[in-house]
Amino acid sequence: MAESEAETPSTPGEFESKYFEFHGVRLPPFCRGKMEEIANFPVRPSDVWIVTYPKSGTSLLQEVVYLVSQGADPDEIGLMNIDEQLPVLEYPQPGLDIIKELTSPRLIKSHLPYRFLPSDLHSGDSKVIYMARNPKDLVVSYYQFHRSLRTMSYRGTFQEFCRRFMNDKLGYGSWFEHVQEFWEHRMDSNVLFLKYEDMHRDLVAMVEQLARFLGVPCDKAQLESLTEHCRQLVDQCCDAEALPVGRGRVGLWKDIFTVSMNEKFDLVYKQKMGKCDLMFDFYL
Ligand SMILES: Nc1ncnc2c1ncn2[C@@H]1O[C@H](COP(=O)(O)O)[C@@H](OP(=O)(O)O)[C@H]1O
Ligand SMILES: CCc1ccc(OS(=O)(=O)O)cc1
Repeated sequence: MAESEAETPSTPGEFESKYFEFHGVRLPPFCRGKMEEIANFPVRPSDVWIVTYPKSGTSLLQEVVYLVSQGADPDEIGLMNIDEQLPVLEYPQPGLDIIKELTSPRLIKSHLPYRFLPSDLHSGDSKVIYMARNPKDLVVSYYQFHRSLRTMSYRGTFQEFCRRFMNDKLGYGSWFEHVQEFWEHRMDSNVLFLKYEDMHRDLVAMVEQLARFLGVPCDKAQLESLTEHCRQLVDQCCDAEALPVGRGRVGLWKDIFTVSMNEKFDLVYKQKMGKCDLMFDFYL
């Protein structure tokens, strides 16, 4: 994670001032001044882009994509810090100039909404894998992230954070718009739309989809072996003995949301997603 500012406790006003608005979308400070360069960023046909709204299981997806595309050993992947291997387009480090020079095939990550991504991606010049996560687990995860982030040192309650989420007032803008915009592009030949919960529900189908999308030939035995390796990656997080509750599991929001918060959330969800046929598993 990019840590470009000094530690400052965040009152609501201070928290607001950390973001800036770009075409009506609230973006983190490290995106400032580079959105035009990002729009013009040269994309290669061999690139694979991983795009998510934050806290959608990006690191896990990276690991799985890395394993499927490179055939790497899951134990090795578990040992290396995959976040250090894959650059994030908009982060200050390593920065656009370095990413431009990376050797092919590049794996690049971004949390930016579809319309702010390099325009070459809109013309189908390279593969884009998007993953969405159910927003109730996501907002809990994003809250915990803000509480632990030195640059944000967020001090508000979960209730207040959840309200910001419902009002589209968090970094990277509206989750509702982010997922719906990608959902509209799910049939584009260069886009694969995945859901986090499917990694837990039907990993073999997801690995098969990924292998096909990435052009990795695999027979039934290879698919089984790949899936087994990917399962190890999924389990590495969710079954970590050191953690009090299984992180990353589907449905953890139920322990955090109050009944009234859940009712309010469902109303907002219906208002903002009502016309969209994208469905999520909120429990498994
Ligand atoms: N193998 C894995 N490695 C890292 N994160 C994983 C993971 N499996 C599940 N996750 C979950 O993915 C979420 C983080 O998403 P991102 O990588 O986009 O920041 C976390 O959710 P929780 O905070 O609900 O536990 C984390 O637990
Ligand atoms: C709060 C702003 C922010 C910063 C960085 C993020 O990315 S990641 O989740 O660490 O990959 C997301 C949000």
